[in-house]
Amino acid sequence: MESHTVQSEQAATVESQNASPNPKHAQVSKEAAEAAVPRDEVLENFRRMIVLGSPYATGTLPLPPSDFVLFYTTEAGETRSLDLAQASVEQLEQLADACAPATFGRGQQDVLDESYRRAGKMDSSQFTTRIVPERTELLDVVRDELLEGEQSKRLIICELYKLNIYGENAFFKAHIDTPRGTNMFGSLVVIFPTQHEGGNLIFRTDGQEFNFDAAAALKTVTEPSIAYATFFSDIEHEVAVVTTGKRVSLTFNLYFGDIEPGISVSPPTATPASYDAFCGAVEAMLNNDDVFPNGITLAFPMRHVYPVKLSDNREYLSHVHKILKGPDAMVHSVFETLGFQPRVYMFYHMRGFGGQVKFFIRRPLVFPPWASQVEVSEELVREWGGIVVRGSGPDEDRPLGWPRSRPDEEVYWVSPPKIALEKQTFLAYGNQACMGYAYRSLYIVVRIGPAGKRMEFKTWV
Ligand SMILES: O=C(O)CCC(=O)C(=O)O
Ligand SMILES: [Fe+2]
Repeated sequence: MESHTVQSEQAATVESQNASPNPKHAQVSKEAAEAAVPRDEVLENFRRMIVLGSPYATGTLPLPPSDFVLFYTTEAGETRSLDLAQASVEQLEQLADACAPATFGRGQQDVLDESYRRAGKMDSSQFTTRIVPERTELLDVVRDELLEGEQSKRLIICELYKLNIYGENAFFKAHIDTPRGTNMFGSLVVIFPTQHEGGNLIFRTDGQEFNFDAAAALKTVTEPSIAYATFFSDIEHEVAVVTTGKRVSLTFNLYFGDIEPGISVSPPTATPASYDAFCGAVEAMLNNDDVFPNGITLAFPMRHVYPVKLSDNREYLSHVHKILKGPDAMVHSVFETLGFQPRVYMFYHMRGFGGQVKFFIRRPLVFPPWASQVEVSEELVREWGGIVVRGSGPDEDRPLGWPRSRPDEEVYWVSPPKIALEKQTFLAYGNQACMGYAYRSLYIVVRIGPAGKRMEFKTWV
């Protein structure tokens, strides 16, 4: 078998595919040309409907006085306590002294780099708090404001992770939270009302920024309260510089508790409004014989990234449909409800040995440690249930070992494929290295049959 260089799941060049500039595709594009106007309209319509709901929720919440009491042990084995609703400067100094400098994950390694993260941290084994999100309204916030539709009724496991303390000039630059399991979907941060200024939590999605000034929010409340932020862990966030005082926070990891094999989960659905609109648009497309008269394979780049276990395993992506978030859940759910077979795939664009090939598969290509190349063939891709995508290159522009055994499939990107996660440098930074799990950019692919026989094509064969 020939080996080739794989350009990972990158896809920037794939955009040109829809334009089909190659004259060899002329005969293929004849019907495409006929249906060109409605097709573009349909895809544009879909694009407009697949919007990111708010991937974070923030606010303040009053809690009983005892919930502000923190017990912790020092390195010398001494046990101390303080009331974080009225902590003195000295008490906060002592707490900071009992913390270790916070490291963070760069790739699969934990590093200390104070130009990226300057804060103190304490592991959950070293302190106790009475705050149990399941016993407060915090979990309702996660359910009602972060999750949508059916998802909000699912079993959620909330795991206390760390205590962080930020003194003057401390911060944590832009990062995403490292997945600690294939079922982890979110993070919850609780900020105590200790005297401090700055340390805003800043979220960025889709080029938009949201700035949560927890310190200011806490000053507006009369009862002892905490500030909170809950968000999908793959959303970029940072803690801005603390200008005065000490900011103390707790972090929790949020998992779906029901994705283990054997537990049946109703597929996630989205908010009725966006769901109904998108469902209506898909139905209109199916009922219009002039749109995609010969059927179509649609690829939806997902708006979120998802945790996978780093192994070459046939079950590699089988959990993902159970942890889809927001708009991704909506796309999957609408097609599934209508009787189609949406499937989650990875996408590869491989170049090398005289050509290039693009394909979807449901398991990762594993690079042998001794080479930057990987062995894969068309046969293997098909055996794994993959889809070889019609490329932008001519027929001859095909890598060795990739004879065309059957026609490649024309795939339409509903929106441009995402730039590979691995290429976005800030995303290489997690809040702590975690061996074995990583986020991946993934795609929902669905095959739609020709007019009159829309349900005929199965995505998974
Ligand atoms: O302390 C905070 O507000 C959040 C810190 C954070 O983002 C993290 O620990 O991953
Ligand atoms: Fe974080």
